[in-house]
Amino acid sequence: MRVSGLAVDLAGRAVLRDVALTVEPGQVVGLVGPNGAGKTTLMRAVLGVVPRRGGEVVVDGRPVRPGRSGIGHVPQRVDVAWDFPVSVADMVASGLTGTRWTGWRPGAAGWRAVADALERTHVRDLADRPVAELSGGQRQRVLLARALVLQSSVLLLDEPLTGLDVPAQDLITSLVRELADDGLAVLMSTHDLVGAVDQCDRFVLVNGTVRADGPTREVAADVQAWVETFRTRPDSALVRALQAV
Ligand SMILES: Nc1ncnc2c1ncn2[C@@H]1O[C@H](COP(=O)(O)OP(=O)(O)OP(=O)(O)O)[C@@H](O)[C@H]1O
Repeated sequence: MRVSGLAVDLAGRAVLRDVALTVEPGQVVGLVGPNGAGKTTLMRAVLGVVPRRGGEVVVDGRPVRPGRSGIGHVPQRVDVAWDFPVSVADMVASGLTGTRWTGWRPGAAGWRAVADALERTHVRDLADRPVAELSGGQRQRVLLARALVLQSSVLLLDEPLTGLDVPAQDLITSLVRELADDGLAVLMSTHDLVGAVDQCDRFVLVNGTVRADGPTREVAADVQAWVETFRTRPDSALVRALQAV
């Protein structure tokens, strides 16, 4: 996936300007920045669910059409209506249309894609369970399955590790790595910056625009990049923790 010249205004304010980044197949790229930096907005603009003021998104050599991206996307878990009375399989199937609970039922090919996605995320045994009954870690795997049903070559993950305990985080991290090893291009936002040094192949530091982009350890060692992106001091706990990695 290649993003170039991406600009987004929200409520009359420039949130993103001239964003350029590339995620290659097989890579997990960590999208990193402080609260309000524009990470979620960047993903939503790539998907075309917020309007772009300018810029282009190219996947598999073709420009992505706003609103019909076909890109797999895992939203933040808090943004999902978990109390809605649907089964895991139905929630995963809703990824085929990108809309929620319209009553639409997939055909045989659709259900095969659902079964395959449940298998890849190791939640096939949960297929008939109501989503309301799931733990946080199970919910995250179901959202991953939902993102996989479209069989896109790109996966956008918005803070998939937030609020999970360490074993659940490890499970998601290894699943994400498996998916990248299968050839997906993965862009993942995270606030666990030290953990992300090992979880990701590259970091893209964002705050309104891209402030740094490179292999995780190279970027982790770039004190100036963290100071500028997080508007923090060179001796802050964040910068010291990254230097110690
Ligand atoms: N619907 C909206 N209308 C107006 N401004 C918005 C809207 N959504 C987000 N913003 C603003 O856009 C900026 C970027 O927000 P965004 O949620 O993309 O940041 P983020 O990097 O994902 O933050 P966090 O790490 O807290 O999730 C913020 O200043 C936010 O207030």
